[in-house]
Amino acid sequence: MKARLEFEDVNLGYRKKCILRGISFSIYPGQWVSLVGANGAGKTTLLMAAAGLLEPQSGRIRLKGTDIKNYSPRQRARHLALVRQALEALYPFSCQEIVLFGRYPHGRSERDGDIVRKAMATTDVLHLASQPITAVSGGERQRVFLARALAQEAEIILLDEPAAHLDPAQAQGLFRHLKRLTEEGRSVLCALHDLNAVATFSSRVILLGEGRIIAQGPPLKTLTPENLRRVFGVEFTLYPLPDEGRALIVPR
Ligand SMILES: Nc1ncnc2c1ncn2[C@@H]1O[C@H](COP(=O)(O)OP(=O)(O)OP(=O)(O)O)[C@@H](O)[C@H]1O
Repeated sequence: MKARLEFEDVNLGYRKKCILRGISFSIYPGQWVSLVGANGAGKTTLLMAAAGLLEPQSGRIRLKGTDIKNYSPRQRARHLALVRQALEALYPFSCQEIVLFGRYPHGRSERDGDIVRKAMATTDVLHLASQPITAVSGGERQRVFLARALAQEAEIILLDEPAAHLDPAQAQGLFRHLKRLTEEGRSVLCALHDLNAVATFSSRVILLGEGRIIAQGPPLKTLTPENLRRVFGVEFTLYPLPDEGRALIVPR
């Protein structure tokens, strides 16, 4: 199977400052890859590079086998959808208009109305359709931007702390939906602080620390107490949940 997104020995940073060194990993169809690391570890920086919005200082990033810098923004947006962390809403577009913007990379189509409604139903914001985005709660706004990413129908969905403003039920609903999308063949790259969600939903985990990838692999092999201590500087206890094939991860 061919990788959808590949980082090959990539250095990332801002001006001359290097934030992440020697980053190499691949994402395949159907995979959910979680980015885990302390505040400031470089998760957002890596996501911005994966979205083609931050050029690497060195190394190569390939989207479906082609260097990502060879794609126009519109071409990129047909393959990649990005849900950013700080979702300021400056202009009072209606929530439905915001979601419709997700269709822009594809040009206009008769299917747009249906796709937008389905995406809004999925993230439970249909009732906000005509509400200005500037007049909804933080969690509702996050769900509108998630619906926009779903309406984009990209094969790769990049998310930066997508559940940060969501209540536990909404967060669980979102994770389950993303998991279903990966089961249908899409790929997810997601920065996530909720280690239990990481252990439950990811196929692979990339642990960032000390300006590089400290470990990567299946969740339970990667989220070890030793690795977590190295990344976060505190002790963690893992309580195995054998029936569910995962563990409860609790900082001491
Ligand atoms: N535009 C920028 N210019 C210069 N430095 C930046 C810029 N954006 C981020 N940084 C720096 O890069 C480092 C990594 O930031 P980044 O936002 O990628 O971390 P993060 O892992 O996403 O953190 P968090 O968990 O807090 O969201 C930080 O030290 C930050 O100060």
